[in-house]
Amino acid sequence: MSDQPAILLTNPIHPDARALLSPHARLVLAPDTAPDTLKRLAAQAEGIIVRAMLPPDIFENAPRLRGVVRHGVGLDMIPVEAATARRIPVANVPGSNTTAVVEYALSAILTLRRRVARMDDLMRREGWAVARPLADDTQEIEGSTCGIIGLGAIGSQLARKAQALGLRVLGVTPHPDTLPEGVEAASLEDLLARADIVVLCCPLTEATRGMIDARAIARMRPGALLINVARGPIVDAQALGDALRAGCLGGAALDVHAVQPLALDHPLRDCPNLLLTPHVAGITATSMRNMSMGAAEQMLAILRGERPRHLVNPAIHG
Ligand SMILES: NC(=O)C1=CN([C@@H]2O[C@H](COP(=O)(O)OP(=O)(O)OC[C@H]3O[C@@H](n4cnc5c(N)ncnc54)[C@H](O)[C@@H]3O)[C@@H](O)[C@H]2O)C=CC1
Ligand SMILES: O=C(O)C(=O)COP(=O)(O)O
Repeated sequence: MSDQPAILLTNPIHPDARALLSPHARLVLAPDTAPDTLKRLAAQAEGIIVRAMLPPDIFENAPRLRGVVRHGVGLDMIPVEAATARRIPVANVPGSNTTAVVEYALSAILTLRRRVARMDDLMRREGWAVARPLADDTQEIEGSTCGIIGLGAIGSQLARKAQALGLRVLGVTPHPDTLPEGVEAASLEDLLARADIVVLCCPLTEATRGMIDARAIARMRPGALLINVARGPIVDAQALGDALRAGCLGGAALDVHAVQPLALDHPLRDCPNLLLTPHVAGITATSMRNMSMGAAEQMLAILRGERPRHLVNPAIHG
């Protein structure tokens, strides 16, 4: 075994970031992301680059750990308070995948509104004449109202691009004093009742867990779309499935799921008007490199004993 510090990668990272880290560290790719596997490997690691849910007690037996870096943005995958209590620095890479997520959200909205996926499927299975009439009652997005919940990096870029496409934008935010230009502040109830398209762009917190439950879905306009690019547990997936099957909503796109990977026999798999993707809204060739390089650079700073650029728990220095 080499003297180099071991960096645990919960999942693969971009080859350029591997090349940046390799002269300074031994990279250990987890064979799977089961809690016991991650805990066993964390016991030897000096750093962890995180792309999977870390178990809440992972730091209890991680005596060599000098820092944890999120590959991307969402910190719900790291027990940050437990890290802070042990003075372990935690960093993330804000902005690294913003454009990727925004473009995914726009593509999901357009795909659902124009029924592209449904027509593609029908045209292959049943042919031209069966698929073509579906277009007759599809809707353009220009002139519709888009409700965005969470106006951080993703939500505010989406607001700007949605406005450029002719959408009116409502926003739910804890900071109504710093709304992006042209966005009208709304309460959650008001937004759900007025938006034709609802997009979730907020983090998973105790306040947002279960926020889009059966009651919230019932408030949405008939035919409205729900796009979840945030985190699975924000939406009650069963209530959403029921609303789609009953034809109350026009459609939904779920990139993120309460339990990942989504089980092969999950009832949502045969739900109508639903786009399902495997947590990839934030991944493109460009953003993948951004996330990996941003994580690798900060991990190197930690190994050098420096403060990482995007430290999220500055209390460790207090
Ligand atoms: N599907 C995917 O691949 C990806 C998903 N995400 C998710 O999207 C989330 C947002 O990402 P960014 O915009 O980059 O983060 P950000 O930190 O820039 O923005 C989050 C915004 O949500 C707001 N917020 C917090 N609690 C809220 C609440 N209860 N109601 C409304 N707004 C609230 C915050 O004030 C902040 O402005 C991440 O936390 C992550 O969970 C992020 C990147 C990729
Ligand atoms: O940035 C985030 O929060 C994401 O969900 C995307 O990051 P990942 O692909 O999980 O490394």
